[in-house]
Amino acid sequence: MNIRIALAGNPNSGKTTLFNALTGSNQFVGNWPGVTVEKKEGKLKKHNGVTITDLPGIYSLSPYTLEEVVARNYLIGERPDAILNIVDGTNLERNLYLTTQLTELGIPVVIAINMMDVVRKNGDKINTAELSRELGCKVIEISALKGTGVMEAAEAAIKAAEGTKTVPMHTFSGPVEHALAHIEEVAVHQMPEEQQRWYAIKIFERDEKAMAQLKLSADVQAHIEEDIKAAEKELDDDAESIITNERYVYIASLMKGCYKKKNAGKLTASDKIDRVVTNRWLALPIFALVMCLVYYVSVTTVGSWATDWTNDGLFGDGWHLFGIGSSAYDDAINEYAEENIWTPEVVAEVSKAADEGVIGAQDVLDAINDQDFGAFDEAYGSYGDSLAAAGYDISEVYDTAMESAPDTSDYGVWVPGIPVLVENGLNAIHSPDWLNGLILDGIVGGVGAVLGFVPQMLVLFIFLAFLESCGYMARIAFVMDRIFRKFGLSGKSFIPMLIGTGCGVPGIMASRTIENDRDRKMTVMTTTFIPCGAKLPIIAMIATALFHGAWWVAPSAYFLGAAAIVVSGIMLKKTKMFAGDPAPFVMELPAYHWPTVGNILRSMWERGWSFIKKAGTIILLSSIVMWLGSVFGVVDGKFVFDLEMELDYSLVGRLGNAIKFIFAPLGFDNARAAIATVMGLVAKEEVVGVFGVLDFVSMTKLAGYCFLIFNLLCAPCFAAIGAMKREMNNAKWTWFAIGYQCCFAYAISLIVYQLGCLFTGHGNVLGIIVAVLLIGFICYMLFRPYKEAEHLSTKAKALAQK
Ligand SMILES: Nc1nc2c(ncn2[C@@H]2O[C@H](COP(=O)(O)OP(=O)(O)OP(=O)(O)O)[C@@H](O)[C@H]2O)c(=O)[nH]1
Ligand SMILES: [Mg+2]
Repeated sequence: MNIRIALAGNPNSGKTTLFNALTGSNQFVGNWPGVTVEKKEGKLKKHNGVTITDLPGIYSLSPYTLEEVVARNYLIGERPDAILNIVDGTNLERNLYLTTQLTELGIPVVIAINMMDVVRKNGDKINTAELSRELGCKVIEISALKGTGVMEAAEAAIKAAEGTKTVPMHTFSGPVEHALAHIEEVAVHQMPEEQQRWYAIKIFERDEKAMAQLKLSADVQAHIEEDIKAAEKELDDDAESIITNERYVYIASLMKGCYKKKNAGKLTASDKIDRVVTNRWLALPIFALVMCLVYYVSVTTVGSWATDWTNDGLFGDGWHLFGIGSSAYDDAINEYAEENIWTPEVVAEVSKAADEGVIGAQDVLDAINDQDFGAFDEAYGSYGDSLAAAGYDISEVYDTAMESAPDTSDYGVWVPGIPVLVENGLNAIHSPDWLNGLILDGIVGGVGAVLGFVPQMLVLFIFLAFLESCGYMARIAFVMDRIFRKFGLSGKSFIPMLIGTGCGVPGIMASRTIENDRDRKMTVMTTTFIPCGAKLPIIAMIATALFHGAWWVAPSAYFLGAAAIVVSGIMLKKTKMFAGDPAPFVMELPAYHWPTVGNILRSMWERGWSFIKKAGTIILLSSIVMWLGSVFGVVDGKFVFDLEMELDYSLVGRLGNAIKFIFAPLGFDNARAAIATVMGLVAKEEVVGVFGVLDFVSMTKLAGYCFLIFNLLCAPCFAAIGAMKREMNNAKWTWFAIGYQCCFAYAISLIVYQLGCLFTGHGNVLGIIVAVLLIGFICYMLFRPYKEAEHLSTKAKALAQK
């Protein structure tokens, strides 16, 4: 037995939620139309040989966009054994439009009325028995989210698949039926009987795809055209509208008999919330506030506590079990440092270095002034070398003092971190030095640096899952559409960007819902400007290492990405390649839903897990390559292996030094940053992985921020580039997109760095000239008129005058 059941229904009716419930999968669910853009297959739980297919949502069987074509082609081309039609019970009337079409396909149909939990809560009543009788197929009430009735629905579909085909109960008006009968006879009588009616209706509507598929002879076509014309004349409308209207009239009559609304005409809670969050003036500030909060919490507060623990504890020296003893130890070590490390001489040295502007000296001094040994130790770790190089070497005092410093294990149960455990293990088996280096510095260092940021990502993903599934993100697309439209852009371009906040690959794929080819290409090109989950570690690293975890760094990265999309959109739209009216954007606002905790956690885990998997594969591999590159090198013309290799001699360092000139105008002309940027193409997390392996580098705040800007905006990782290539389906366009992204990133970083230098008094004349020229060029691109749009509006005027 092998039964194929397809889930078909309007966008956002809950197909994927049901699919996940039935198959135990973890497909992405979001509260806006157009989440699923590909068909997905799964096996029905507890049943052998039953395959369930989740399809993109469709409003009708006349598709406009790519993902709708996927659904139609599956239903018509592959003819599943049964269709489980998911109908949104809170939106019955519109959803039934598709139902009337599905029942005509000659495939067994079972209707699952979803969101019954909401329907019941609203106090509305659906008469399923009557509906079932009228439509000629079984109707079952379910709640995919709560899991009620889902198995019954699947079992009903299985039973229907084994039984007879659904016969459409609806008949069109006399003239249409007359024409249909003729068409069936002359054009489709060779088809299986159950399919004839659907094809006849499609031919009547003059559906090009169906006509092309049937390859009708000119003779037959002329005959059919006569029939259609006769019906059109009699009903005084064009054929397609006749069919549409009659369907709606039929559905209205169905609704009268089957549906009772309790609070007709009253404002629902959703409407009330929307009055505020989509308000003309408040919408954007509210969105900005929400995103600030999301990034602030995930990068700066909760996220950074969790990340500190993973970075310093789990992938660091270790931690006190349950935190017991931590504060006693802190007091003891601070007191000890006060007496033994921060001696008046050391403080004087560091102060002098800080006055002289030695990189990092101020950070070390701040930690001393705060009497915070933890911060001091970290700052010293990062900048000790930079201080020593400038002639302020405090390592002797530090090293001697640390020999008899208080021991963490005296203050509580000390759990050693993974590197410590691994090191002990390696020492116990007397492993050779090179293996120690490979495992500790290469693998644990590189992979650990990336894994350390997973908690932060998880916190971000919880927020995203909530915003997506409650319905707020759909509002943002709606609000953005209002603004974008002024610039000739479509709000639909914004949905991929919202999804891209999790990962760029599904974000790019989400562009399929845009029907206009030019707009779709433009969206594919710009979606990855938004910082994805993998860029979060870069943001967090720069924010903590260079800005003391300032609250604004992370939100600024997000808004920078959003601004890059808007600016690029406007600039590109004014070129010949992308000119033209924006794709229409008609999206009904989905009702707000309280997502279940389980769903949010599942979505968080699904996304988080893919990062952990990446850490175990791509990141692991590239960490090993990076380590090899850093221990092999060329010294005095000879190829050597040395665990203590100086970076400048190593292969990585030499490569970095060879290409760093490219980044000099952006402020980060050092080998590590250059290498990190290149490795970012493999996976964006690798940027922090490289610093994990090669140790953090001293950069000024300005250079660090420009490094961040460049890495956020330049070409995405290979996975996302692959997705771009698939969606563009054209190598030339893909290269153009990559080129554009890199040039744009370069220009923006250069402008910020050069102007930043000007304001801090280190300006360089050539750099400033280039920056000003670039600004001029961007402004010109932004403010020059839309050629095509003007042309169109004159046409519109001419029409109006007529
Ligand atoms: N209250 C309630 N919400 C539901 C139910 N089923 C689904 N939802 C919510 O409805 C929204 C849409 O669910 P999806 O499963 O993504 O819908 P879909 O039909 O796959 O949508 P597309 O892929 O865009 O066509 C999500 O926010 C779900 O949590 C239900 O039975 N009750
Ligand atoms: Mg879906």
